[in-house]
Amino acid sequence: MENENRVIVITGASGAGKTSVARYLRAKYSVPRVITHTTREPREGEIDGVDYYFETEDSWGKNHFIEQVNYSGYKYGSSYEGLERAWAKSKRSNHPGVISLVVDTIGAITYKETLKDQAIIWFVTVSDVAGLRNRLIARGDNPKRVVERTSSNDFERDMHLPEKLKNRATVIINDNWQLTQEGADKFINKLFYM
Ligand SMILES: Nc1ncnc2c1ncn2[C@@H]1O[C@H](COP(=O)(O)OP(=O)(O)OP(=O)(O)O)[C@@H](O)[C@H]1O
Ligand SMILES: Nc1nc2c(ncn2[C@@H]2O[C@H](COP(=O)(O)O)[C@@H](O)[C@H]2O)c(=O)[nH]1
Repeated sequence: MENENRVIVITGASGAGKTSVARYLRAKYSVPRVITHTTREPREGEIDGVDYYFETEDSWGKNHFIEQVNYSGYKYGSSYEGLERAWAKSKRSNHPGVISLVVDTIGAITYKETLKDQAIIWFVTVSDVAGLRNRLIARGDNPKRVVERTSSNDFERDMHLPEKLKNRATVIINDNWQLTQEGADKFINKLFYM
């Protein structure tokens, strides 16, 4: 990876709005997102190769992972292949050299430690967990699974900015989508134009 390249690592709890922020960056600033891999089943409307690379236990090992975690009983990981594809898209965009990646906080710490200053960390959170649960149910997630997931240790861990990311992460409190977009605009403008 060339030194001027940057990865915006968007992290936080499930349902906090990480993917929404990544989609916003792609739509408004043509920042491509790294597609990561998982062994979980696709949710309704999710497409292989767009939302995730959906893997089986057998196909999982064919990828070359930079990092991988177990989350809520499934494997998730970001691969060198996925990053290369995002870099290739980035080269054709208005702002070459900037890509985004959505991971849990364990993945974000790995990126911080591996890529050093090339990793720009955005921690997305909300003030109200009940509201977050409602968002997940409105997204179409199974209500029983939403309760299980938002009661899990993984979720509880990702609701708080980890010690290792303090002084390094930009915190986005995604209670209001309009304000979140304005915050993202501010950080992106700093990155692109200053
Ligand atoms: N500020 C907001 N106000 C209302 N709804 C929101 C807001 N931000 C995101 N949402 C909605 O909340 C749901 C969860 O958001 P999103 O999928 O971006 O979260 P996530 O952190 O990527 O979750 P996961 O890690 O589980 O994939 C989506 O349906 C999204 O449209
Ligand atoms: N460390 C990594 N975490 C990842 C990766 N891809 C996704 N995720 C995170 O997993 C949870 C659950 O995602 P969901 O889509 O099933 O709700 C969430 O926090 C994702 O950000 C990855 O490659 N590495």
